[in-house]
Amino acid sequence: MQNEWHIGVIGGSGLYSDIGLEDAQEIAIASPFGEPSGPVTLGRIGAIRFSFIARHGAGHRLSPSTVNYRANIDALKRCGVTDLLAMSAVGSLQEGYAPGSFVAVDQLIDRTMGRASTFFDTGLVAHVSLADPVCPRLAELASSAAENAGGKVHRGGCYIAIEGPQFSTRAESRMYRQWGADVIGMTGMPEARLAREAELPYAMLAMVTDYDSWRESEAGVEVSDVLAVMQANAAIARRTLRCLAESLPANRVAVAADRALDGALITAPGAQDAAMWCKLDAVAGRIAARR
Ligand SMILES: CSC[C@H]1O[C@H](OP(=O)(O)O)[C@H](O)[C@@H]1O
Ligand SMILES: Nc1ncnc2[nH]cnc12
Repeated sequence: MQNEWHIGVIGGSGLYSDIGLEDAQEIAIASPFGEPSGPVTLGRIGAIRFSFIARHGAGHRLSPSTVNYRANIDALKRCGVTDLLAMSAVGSLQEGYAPGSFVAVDQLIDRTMGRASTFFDTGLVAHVSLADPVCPRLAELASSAAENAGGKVHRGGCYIAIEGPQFSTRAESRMYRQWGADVIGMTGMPEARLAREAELPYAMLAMVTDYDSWRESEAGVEVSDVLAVMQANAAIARRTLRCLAESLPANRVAVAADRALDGALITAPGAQDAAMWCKLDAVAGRIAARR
């Protein structure tokens, strides 16, 4: 039904399965954009439907550069997801955002390179607004849920997405602080861009796992630091989803991101490529129906 919630969850480093879904079923979803990271787990928490995908695949097989972000989002859209919550491990670029705390990201900077970062292409060109890449409603719901689950949450923070897979040099880390970034990761872009194009309200609940490399007196970040903090706090991440399910209003009222493609398509009808419309049946199905 139109006003029902269906929460998509993208699990990041340390969150690969077992997110506490009832009646869980793993389904392989075919996408015209290639292979998603793995099967989607569909289930529910109480009355709320959830669909989950592990961003890096089972066993953390995929690097941030080889995750097929388009296929993951297309697959979740095909499952009927209405809102998309991304969970990510991040380094902190601010003293006050300590490891173990969560940040409800509200802005992103993209320093990734060479990733497929749009669903639209020759024959169907669209320019969506990305000024406010995060859905404030979902971010607030996720923040409150994480607090109710026992987490310390910072509401708002700018996430810088680097290409990786190497962590940053100290000089880069200091520069990103000067740019106004608060947390750093390798996956928030192009994920947030693509969610907007797919008209999926997107929020990212980032778990701070380390202080990156800007603190002179400390050794740089290592993967073992990230995983240790993730493992210590994974239970909070899982409880957050239950608290979120319990706190959602009975009726889902529409938000701006649901209609992100309104007015975004610039290709003239006579210049449009029919094959592109077919490929975008899930992502742009709503506007295709009105064509
Ligand atoms: C395991 S450390 C670096 C790795 O962790 C983050 O992953 P995710 O955003 O999927 O939680 C970061 O972006 C890197 O991919
Ligand atoms: N310091 C860091 N840099 C990039 N990605 C990360 N993920 C977790 N910590 C990170």
